[in-house]
Amino acid sequence: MPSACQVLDGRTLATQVRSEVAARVARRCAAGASVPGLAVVLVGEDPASQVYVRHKIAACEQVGMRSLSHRLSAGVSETELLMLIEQLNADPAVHGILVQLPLPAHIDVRRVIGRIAPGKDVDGFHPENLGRLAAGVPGLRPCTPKGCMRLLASAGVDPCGKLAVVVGASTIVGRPMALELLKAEATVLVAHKQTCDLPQLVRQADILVVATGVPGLIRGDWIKPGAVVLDVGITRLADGRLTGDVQFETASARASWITPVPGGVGPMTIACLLENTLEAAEASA
Ligand SMILES: NC(=O)C1=CN([C@@H]2O[C@H](COP(=O)(O)OP(=O)(O)OC[C@H]3O[C@@H](n4cnc5c(N)ncnc54)[C@H](OP(=O)(O)O)[C@@H]3O)[C@@H](O)[C@H]2O)C=CC1
Ligand SMILES: Nc1nc(=O)c2c([nH]1)NC[C@@H]1CN(c3ccc(C(=O)N[C@@H](CCC(=O)O)C(=O)O)cc3)C=[N+]21
Ligand SMILES: [Mg+2]
Repeated sequence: MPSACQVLDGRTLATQVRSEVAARVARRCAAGASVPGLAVVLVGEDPASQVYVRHKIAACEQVGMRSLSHRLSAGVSETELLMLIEQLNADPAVHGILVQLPLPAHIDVRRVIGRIAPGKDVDGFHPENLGRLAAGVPGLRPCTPKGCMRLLASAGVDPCGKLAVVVGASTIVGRPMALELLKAEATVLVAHKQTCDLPQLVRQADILVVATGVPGLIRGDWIKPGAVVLDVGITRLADGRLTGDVQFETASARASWITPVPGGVGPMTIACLLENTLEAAEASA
């Protein structure tokens, strides 16, 4: 890797964000306010989801917040899940609600997300919060795009006037990422499976964000020299290692900044979840 390319270290930045959150939580509690509480709902036994949920719970405890985990069997009915959401909506000790995705196929994800009180939707997936982001007004923001914007700021990269390409258009990452970049006055292109000539699009990007779940999709020789590359994708290989959507070695020969996998965007997602939970608590009382 030439000295021109710098690794954007998500672990270090996430540690900073978490210590800021911990200090704010301590101040809030010392002033007599309630301990911020995050309810994490996990349906089924998916091992990867179980690992993520454990990470989130540990992260909460580390910053002095309370976490309540609700584990439901894979066969739980949608009605039962909606009843749990209503119960958490009504619980004043719960400031944030996170329903781990994906959900089993018999459950309508949009109905479940739509039932979460928007003020407790710390994932920022509720249509009201996505609408606020689209309108550029304050609200709870999806954690991964928020973490990506923090990573850009930490590298001193201002998206204003730059050409940003977002590869992937999911409701949880790609779309809200495009909206964040648009709010920051980038010119934004969004690619997905039907996009013709992905390499040609990627070659123009000053800022490239990739969230497809296709390991190694983006070749290093597609990267514009000096581009800033954020790799959201995480795939576990057969040997247990994690890998991103960007071919890191060759991409880092051309990029000015690049996030590694692991240790890039992922830790920032969790840090922003904690920050959103604190913001939800502060807004509630
Ligand atoms: N680091 C983190 O904190 C997080 C990481 N992730 C990871 O990010 C990745 C994406 O997650 P998520 O957004 O939920 O995934 P989804 O499967 O919901 O969305 C993937 C998106 O990528 C597009 N896509 C898939 N294949 C291609 C291709 N060959 N060319 C162009 N576009 C393509 C899809 O297009 P179409 O719309 O046409 O189907 C879709 O828009 C996964 O690896 C996931 O594990 C996710 C969340 C947080
Ligand atoms: N309602 C909901 N909200 C989510 O935010 C959500 C979700 N469902 N479902 C799954 C995806 C995925 N996701 C990750 C978060 C952190 C890391 C993370 O911390 N990754 C570490 C590595 C972790 C490891 O070693 O396994 C890293 O990249 O360095 C990864 C992935 C959140 N998601
Ligand atoms: Mg999809």
